Amino acid sequence: MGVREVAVEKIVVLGGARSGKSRFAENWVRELDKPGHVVYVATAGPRPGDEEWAERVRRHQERRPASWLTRETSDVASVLREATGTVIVECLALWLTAVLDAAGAWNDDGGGHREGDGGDGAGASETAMAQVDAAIDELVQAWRTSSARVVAVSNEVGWGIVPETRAGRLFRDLLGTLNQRLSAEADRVVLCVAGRTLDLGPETASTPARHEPPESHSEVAGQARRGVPAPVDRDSGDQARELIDGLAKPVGSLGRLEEIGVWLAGRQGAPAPRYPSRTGVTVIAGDHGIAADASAYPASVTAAMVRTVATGQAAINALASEHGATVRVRDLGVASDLSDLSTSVTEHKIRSGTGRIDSEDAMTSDQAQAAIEAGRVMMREELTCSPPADMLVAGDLGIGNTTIAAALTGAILGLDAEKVTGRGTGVDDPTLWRKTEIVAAAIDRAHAVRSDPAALLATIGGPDLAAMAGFLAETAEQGVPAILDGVVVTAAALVADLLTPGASTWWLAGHRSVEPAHTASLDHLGLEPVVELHMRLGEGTGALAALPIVRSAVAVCTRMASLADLNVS
Ligand SMILES: O=C(O)c1ccc[n+]([C@@H]2O[C@H](COP(=O)([O-])O)[C@@H](O)[C@H]2O)c1
Ligand SMILES: Cc1cc2nc[nH]c2cc1C
Repeated sequence: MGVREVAVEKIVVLGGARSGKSRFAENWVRELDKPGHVVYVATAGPRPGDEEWAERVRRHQERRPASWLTRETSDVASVLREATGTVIVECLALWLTAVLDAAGAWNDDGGGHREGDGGDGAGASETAMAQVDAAIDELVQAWRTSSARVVAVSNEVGWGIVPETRAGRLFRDLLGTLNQRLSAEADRVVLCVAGRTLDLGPETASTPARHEPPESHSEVAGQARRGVPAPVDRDSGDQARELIDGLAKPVGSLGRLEEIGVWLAGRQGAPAPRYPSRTGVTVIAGDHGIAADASAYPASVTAAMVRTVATGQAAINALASEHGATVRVRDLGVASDLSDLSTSVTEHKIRSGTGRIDSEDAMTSDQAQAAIEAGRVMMREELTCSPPADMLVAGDLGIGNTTIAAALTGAILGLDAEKVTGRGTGVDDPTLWRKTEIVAAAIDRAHAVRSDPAALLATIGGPDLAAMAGFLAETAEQGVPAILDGVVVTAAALVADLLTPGASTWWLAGHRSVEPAHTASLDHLGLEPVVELHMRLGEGTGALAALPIVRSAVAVCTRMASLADLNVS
């Protein structure tokens, strides 16, 4: 990166108190060629009765152009998701303070402690810290996916002696980590000292991992993290936005179709989106040890449905033939012998079924690694066959797999079993209660490995989920857009985003399944589903249900007259 050849979209401005960081950020926006609509987000909020503070805020306001809109809010993530012009966030230290306040996470007598910070008491409550972690993740996600140009101002507070209080140490560590996470995905990072600025230059090999985990997770988290998503061509997205704004319609009137067009053009690296020439669906199948206790259907359906997909008679085949997609089915862990089918179905098989995730590991860690790698290989095969796929879909098939998806989602997002467990194929109440208990036990078993993708998959996943995660991580690393399906594939996407932090920028959420874990994971990834059809089938069907909408986005971007053609002013 370094000195920019491409437009700077995300900039982090760091500095101590009175270092000149706010002035630098504001001047930088003033000097932009096309700033668009500028929103200034004041994260501090009012302080009733504090005259000195009010005076300071007044001075800052006077400095800013009257056309800038000021929003006093700590919900920065929502602003970033909604904004399209330029946003200044002032500042992250005050934002973090508000988040810790709201969660009640300071807890200085015995609180605010995380493993590794040298504290000597019990931590702030797990729930409070989970709330803080979730708010930070949400902000980082919104930063990553925002289509606005964003300048984030933050304090560099890590240079003094170790703070005396636990609350001080907690704040220093959280802010330092947040600054790193945003900087890892920024186009430019500058440091302000005494009114001077220092460009911190490109990320280097010795720079910490892009998405450095919280310290308490770092021991396990490093092992399987390795990928970096391919860079998205932001210039193409900008050009597509300009093109769409100039079409014969009021600006913005095609709503989500416009956003999808911009998204696709950015991923295709072209000034206008083009129709996918082939959408390749890979349906990944496996059986699960808990199936008999947690599904409305017998495990034997998995193998029967693999055969149905292989002979082109499943729902996914119907949708694929309607919308010009191709379908392959792969057995990663079906508990039946399918070797009479084409070798391409079974060539990546890792094992037959899994252990019961409520009481034993689903598989070994070697098997988890092998399955992740198999998913990567299967994705690359979609690129080397003829014609190569330029849009990808992973589908799932496996009785019991919504229990696995719920457990993975709960473990990764820190949610209770009740919040993530749904009825899957349509279980009755007693089965739902039993299923919820299984998910709760699995989440507990996975607690220590929740940030380590391969260990997590070995503990409470399965070879099919692991292959889906590898497949999706590889789409981002190869720079090929993908459409996500329902709750199972999106749980695998959460794992893929751990394998390849930032991968979700390559994915479009096809639909919203009725399963509660699906909404939780989509929110976490910052993805808004294209359609909501109350579907809950899997196989990739929800992704293909969105394909005609994606094609509609391309159609309007490429077939319409422009406003200029109308000769109206
Ligand atoms: O994708 C979804 O959101 C989805 C929701 C509910 C069920 N499914 C499919 O149904 C099967 C799993 O359901 P269950 O009740 O056996 O866990 C599996 O084959 C999935 O593909 C899929
Ligand atoms: C019949 C059937 C088909 C499926 N396809 C995906 N999951 C499924 C579950 C069942 C039960």
